[in-house]
Amino acid sequence: MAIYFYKADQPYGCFSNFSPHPITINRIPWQTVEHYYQAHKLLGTPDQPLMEVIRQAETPEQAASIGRDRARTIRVDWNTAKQEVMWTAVLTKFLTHPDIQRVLLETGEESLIENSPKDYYWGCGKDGSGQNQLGKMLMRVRSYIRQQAT
Ligand SMILES: Nc1c(N[C@@H]2O[C@H](COP(=O)(O)O)[C@@H](O)[C@H]2O)[nH]c(=O)[nH]c1=O
Repeated sequence: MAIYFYKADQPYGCFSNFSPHPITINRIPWQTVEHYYQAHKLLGTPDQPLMEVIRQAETPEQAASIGRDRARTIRVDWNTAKQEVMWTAVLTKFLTHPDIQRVLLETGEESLIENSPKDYYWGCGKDGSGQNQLGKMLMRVRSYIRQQAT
């Protein structure tokens, strides 16, 4: 049975990028994957100083709202860079927190699906036709961690 997740306070909420699991990358701490992901839209742009504002946003919702603000010009390579940014953040999250790493490994070979009604790239979208890139990435993280352990 496929496992659906979306909001951090719902079942399998630890798979959400909004879940309260801090990560440290290049010695810089981030409160959630979402803070890291949204801030990296601005890397190398004139708005780069706003990365720190996003990093310090009180909630992932606030971080996302700054990162999604269309008044900002995000980096031109974002469409290709976002996969690597997300991979670094999500892998670090599950290597850092053994409790949720266990939850991920215990999903076995089940499909993981981000049940976002709005997001047809990271999620499956309202009608299920989306790409589910976050679910696929979590399955790759699951395989990667298993391989590392052997
Ligand atoms: N979990 C979750 C969301 N989903 C997350 O939104 C991010 C995509 O953002 P963007 O590239 O700006 O469209 C990505 O991390 C995806 O997993 N969105 C929400 O508004 N609330 C939520 O609880």
